[in-house]
Formats: sequence, C-alpha cells, structure tokens
Amino acid sequence: MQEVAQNVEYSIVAEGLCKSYGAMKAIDNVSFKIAKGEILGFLGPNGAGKSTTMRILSGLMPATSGRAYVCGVSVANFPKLAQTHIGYMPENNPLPEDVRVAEYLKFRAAIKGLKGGEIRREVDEVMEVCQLQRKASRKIIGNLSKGFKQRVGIADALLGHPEVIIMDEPTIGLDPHQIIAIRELIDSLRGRMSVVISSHILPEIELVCDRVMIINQGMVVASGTPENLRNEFLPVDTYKVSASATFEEMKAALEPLGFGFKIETVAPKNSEGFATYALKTKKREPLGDILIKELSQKMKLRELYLARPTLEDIFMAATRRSWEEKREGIFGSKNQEMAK
Ligand SMILES: Nc1ncnc2c1ncn2[C@@H]1O[C@H](COP(=O)(O)OP(=O)(O)OP(=O)(O)O)[C@@H](O)[C@H]1O
Repeated sequence: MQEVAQNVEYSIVAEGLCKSYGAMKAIDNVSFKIAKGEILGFLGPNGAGKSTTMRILSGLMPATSGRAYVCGVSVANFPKLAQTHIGYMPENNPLPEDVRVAEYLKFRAAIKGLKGGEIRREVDEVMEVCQLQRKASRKIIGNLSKGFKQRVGIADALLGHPEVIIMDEPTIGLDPHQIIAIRELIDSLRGRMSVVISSHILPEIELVCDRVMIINQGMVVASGTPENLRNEFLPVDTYKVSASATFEEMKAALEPLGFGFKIETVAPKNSEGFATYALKTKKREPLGDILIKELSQKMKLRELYLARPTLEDIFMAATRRSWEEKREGIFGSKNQEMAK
C-alpha cells in the first residue's frame, strides 16, 4: 500500500525532475523545496524550462523522470488529489470571451468539485480578494482590460482554497498601474498560501518574493533570498560618485584609504567639470561616510551613493556563470545541491 502523504512539511518538493520533448531535454534534474507560506520567484530566460516545471507540478504533464509532491501528495501517483492542493494560472490564460465574470467563476468552482452554497461563498470571496465585485463581476470577460482578465485568472486559481498557487507570468503585457495592482494582490496572499510566480519583470519579483530561484537551460543555477544571491554572485560593493576630479586625481585620493578600490569611468567630465566614476571594492562594510569625508577634502562632490546590484544584475551574473560553467564542463554537478 502506497503512502499518500510524504514530505508534508513542504508545500512543494521536486526531486530530480527531468522532461524531454523527443530528443530535446527541457528540464534536467531539477530539485527544489518550497516552504509553507513562502512566496517564490521563479526566473529564467525564454525557453529555460519554467512553464515545463510548473506544468509538471500542476499535474498537467508527466515528468520523464523524477518525483514531485504537492503538500506531501505525489503528483504522479495521486494527480487528482494533488490538484486539490494547487491553483494554477497558466501563461496566456485562455478565458472564454463571451461569459460574465461571476458566471465563469461559478462554472470553474463547480468543475473543481465545490457544491451549492459553497460555490457562491467561494466565488464571492475570491472576487473580493481580486477586486472583481459589483460592476466587474457582471462584465463579459471579452470586454475586460488585460489587467482585469489576469485578475479573473488569479481568482480562478484561488477557488477551493488551495495551499499552493502557481502563476506563470501573471504580469505579462500589463501597464505599470496594472502591474502594481497585481503585485498588491499577490502581496495580499502572503501568509495564506505558498505562491510560485514566474516573471520577466524582475523588480516586481524582488518586491514581492521571499526567495528567488533561477533556472537556465533546464537546470537550477541559483536559489536564495535576493540578498544571499547578491553575496554569492556579485560580492562587490559599488559606489557611484560624481566629482570634480580626473581619473588620476580620483585614484590618488582613494589609494591612501586602502580599500582596494577599482575605478571605472561611467561618464567623463561634463561641461560643469564633473565626472562620474564607479568605485568597486570587495570590502562589504559601509564606506560612504569615510568616502564623503576624505574625498570632499580633495575635490568637489556632487553625488555619492552605494549602488546596490538589482535582481536583474544578479540574474545576468547567474545565467552568465552557468553558461561559462557549461562551456568548461563543470555545470550540472552543482545542480542537485543548488535549490535545497
Ligand atoms: N510541447 C513542446 N514540444 C516541444 N518542445 C517544447 C514543448 N514545450 C516546450 N518546449 C521546449 O522546451 C524548452 C523549455 O520550454 P518552457 O516553455 O518550459 O520554457 P520557459 O522557461 O517557460 O520559457 P518562456 O519564458 O519563453 O515561457 C524550450 O526549448 C521549448 O521550446
């Protein structure tokens, strides 16, 4: 007799997932765990294997090998039961154009096995969470803006109170206002369920996610909080300074401080006599005050700040490193340990 639930302390456990489409390996030995209540950003360049992984977790497609568990339930062995724990919003979510929002959600609730009064209660609840009440609930889906259509997709995924919700590109094609609205909606789910979001809009991911996992060419290449990943992939602090100094003057002013600064010219002197430099150091301690004190004695300063690497910088560094490691034949051996 097979145990129904294993690894129950995690919302999702993926162990060595592989998927091939014919001869093409879309994902290769992907392993990771998602804690209960965690919001995970799932990043990767086009074709990296994000949708493939999400579809396997959602029970829509079998893995070629490996195991996936949702709330302890094996997706391969008990797909219907696993699906009751997960709400999935696919990329380019296809919605019927000629149905009203509330009617569509009632229909979806019935398909998910909800009954009678439960349907009404749950549909009202998800419409409230996604701000689709009143006028919006009576609108024909085909007449909604893209942002509101995305909300309908999220409301659908929330029906049935799943413990895990997976969203594939929830903000794709939205304008900045709509992106903020969807971010706030995702933020409002914090603590209620585990959330996996794939997105290309990296600042959004950084704002809303507890942890980030980066996949490249079908393999996990990085996993951690944005802060951990900054330390791992870009362990250098960069100060941007705009000053009335030539490169040589800047070099001479920094040398006695002994922090091993490497100087790069960002912009040469402008008509007002100010040049901009990037000062890079491996010293990871706050140096802003010392720099202001010392440099201002030798030159005029217009601006000086610590330029923190963005998630986009981390993403570029992580994917670049995996390409380099692949070229040298050492990539893949690290893949297993990466996302634990
Ligand atoms: N049904 C399929 N048949 C054959 N190849 C496929 C199929 N689905 C995906 N692929 C290929 O598998 C690889 C991974 O695709 P996947 O859609 O999982 O990537 P992704 O990271 O979601 O990309 P994107 O960000 O562009 O959506 C790609 O090379 C893709 O062309």
